Amino acid sequence: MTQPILETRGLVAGYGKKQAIHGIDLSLTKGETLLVLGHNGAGKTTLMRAIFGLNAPMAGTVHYATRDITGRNPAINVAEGIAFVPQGHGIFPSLTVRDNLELGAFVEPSSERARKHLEDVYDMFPILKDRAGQVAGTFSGGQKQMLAIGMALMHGPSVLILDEPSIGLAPNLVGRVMESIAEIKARFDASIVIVEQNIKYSLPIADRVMVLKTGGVVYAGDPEPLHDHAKLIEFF
Ligand SMILES: Nc1ncnc2c1ncn2[C@@H]1O[C@H](COP(=O)(O)OP(=O)(O)OP(=O)(O)O)[C@@H](O)[C@H]1O
Repeated sequence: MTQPILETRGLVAGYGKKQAIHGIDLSLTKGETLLVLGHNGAGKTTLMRAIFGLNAPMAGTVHYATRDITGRNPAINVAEGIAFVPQGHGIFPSLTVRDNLELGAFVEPSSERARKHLEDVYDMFPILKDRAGQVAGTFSGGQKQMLAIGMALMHGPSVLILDEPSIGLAPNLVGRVMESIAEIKARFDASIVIVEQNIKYSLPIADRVMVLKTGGVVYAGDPEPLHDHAKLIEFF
């Protein structure tokens, strides 16, 4: 079996003494898009934050490739190829689009690597190139989401974690953002974890799905069974 690029075993995390996730096993294979579904409060964000090192796990482990990265500083995770796009973008609204993207690179923006990634991001989201000098705070919700994803790609991540990229977007933009995510795998050779509540738009781009309910896993497997409405109701 292929070694997972990202794996959690028995991961427990929460706030104060309260557990929000109760021993989660997650596995992401290289080149895969894993969709994490669940209602508000199911523990999706807590799981992603615990993987990325923003919430210290109470128990369990996180492995990236073969290395134990449990509770590791997020800055080191970014430097070593894990990118996290939080809910609500995390962009710098008073800076221009180009400045935001260059900050995402974490390295000298004029380096060859950063320039190559900038070109790739511009190819994928031409609007960011067209509006490179515009202040990011003036962007629409969909454009801000594209910029946030673009920033995360500037470091050439191996694993990209996206927390509810469709939140607050008009349906036509949700489709566009999902198409972009599907394209990232091919262009950037990244493995992707996407947290979503928008099942209709996210299911088609998923290779595998995990459904969380009150901090535990109620389904892990192929997306196909979830196209059945009755199955979905069972899990939600
Ligand atoms: N900062 C916090 N302090 C205390 N409890 C929190 C905090 N953030 C989340 N929780 C609680 O932890 C549980 C899991 O929340 P979490 O945000 O991980 O769920 P979620 O599935 O990501 O929901 P959403 O889709 O609304 O983001 C919930 O009971 C929530 O109330």
